[in-house]
Amino acid sequence: MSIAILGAGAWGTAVAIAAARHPAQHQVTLWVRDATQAQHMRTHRSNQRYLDGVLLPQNVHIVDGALSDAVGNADLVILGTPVAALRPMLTTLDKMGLQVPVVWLCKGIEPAQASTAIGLLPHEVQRQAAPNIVSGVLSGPSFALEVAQNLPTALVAASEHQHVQDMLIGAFHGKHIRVYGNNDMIGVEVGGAIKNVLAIATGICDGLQLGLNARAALITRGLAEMSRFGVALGGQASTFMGLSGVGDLVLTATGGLSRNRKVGLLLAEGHPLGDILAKLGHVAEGVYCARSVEQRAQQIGVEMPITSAVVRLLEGRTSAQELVLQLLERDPGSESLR
Ligand SMILES: NC(=O)c1ccc[n+]([C@@H]2O[C@H](COP(=O)([O-])OP(=O)(O)OC[C@H]3O[C@@H](n4cnc5c(N)ncnc54)[C@H](O)[C@@H]3O)[C@@H](O)[C@H]2O)c1
Ligand SMILES: O=P(O)(O)OC[C@H](O)CO
Repeated sequence: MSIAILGAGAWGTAVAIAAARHPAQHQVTLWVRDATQAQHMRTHRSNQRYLDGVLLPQNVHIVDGALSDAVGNADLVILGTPVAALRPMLTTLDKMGLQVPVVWLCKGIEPAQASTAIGLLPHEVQRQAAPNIVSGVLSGPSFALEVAQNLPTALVAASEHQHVQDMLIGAFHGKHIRVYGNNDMIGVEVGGAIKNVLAIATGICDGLQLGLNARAALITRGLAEMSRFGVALGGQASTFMGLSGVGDLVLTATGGLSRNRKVGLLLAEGHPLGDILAKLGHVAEGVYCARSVEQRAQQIGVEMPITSAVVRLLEGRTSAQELVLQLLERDPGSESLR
């Protein structure tokens, strides 16, 4: 298979490495936005900026410049950029009349645009911006560094089209990576977005040293919150019990490699959000989608107390300590998901 991956951040690069190492020896083109970074990657066969020390296989072809040069011969196009770049990338690909499937890796919700008024899930952005494109999403618990290091990982390939699921399985399923198919794009995308917000919350909880009981409670109630929201949007309840739901939530909320968790830990230490983001060096999608999630939840009448608390903290309307009190002082309620 010939696979074009557009965007060479940590995850786009790791996914390119995984595709290139696959026994089927796919031809992989990795599009790098920055020409200087692209030149460095060609010369040193490594992405010093994001995955320093991991070598790029020889069958990863690095390109910069026009997107059309990268996708020209591809059987499958994978978007490795953050949510913020999804709409412009899809619009460009649609205008090119692209005939092959496009799959995204981003986990978040697009902030409300002038034209939408409400934050959209990635597949909703695609329907608006690139209605002719056949699409899918690759998600699940997966730190880029571990995938690049060939450590065992399980992913979810979600699409309404069986042949897109099959292409993703053919591209990545192998000795190191298991890929499970799923037709619930809503559920998979909701899980990927909400777990980032919940990982910020868990980072705050751990940063304040509230203990393991509190962390378990937060993750469990966060999962209930994710499920309520996702089911109300049309996702399947079972998806939230799977890899892109509870799986990715547990990884991101507890794993030391998570950028979203790190944001929460540093907020708990009292660092200003601007300083944290300036030093992070990577995107932490939970910071950018928390408000959109809250707005959308309010619109559909779903209560999301943990998300709302994170939004108040990110917007400087509460402190980490007050946030904990606000959550603990809520009225008692039933444990059922609804
Ligand atoms: N890093 C991980 O372990 C991981 C794993 C799974 C999913 N994801 C998701 O993948 C997405 C990308 O994450 P990442 O870790 O690679 O981020 P990153 O911060 O490491 O890199 C982001 C890359 O996107 C590029 N970019 C930003 N805006 C762009 C634009 N408008 N056009 C083209 N390129 C643009 C940046 O130059 C950078 O190379 C996020 O949505 C993230 O949640 C990340
Ligand atoms: O580092 P994070 O918090 O963006 O999480 C990375 C991946 O999404 C984990 O699956």
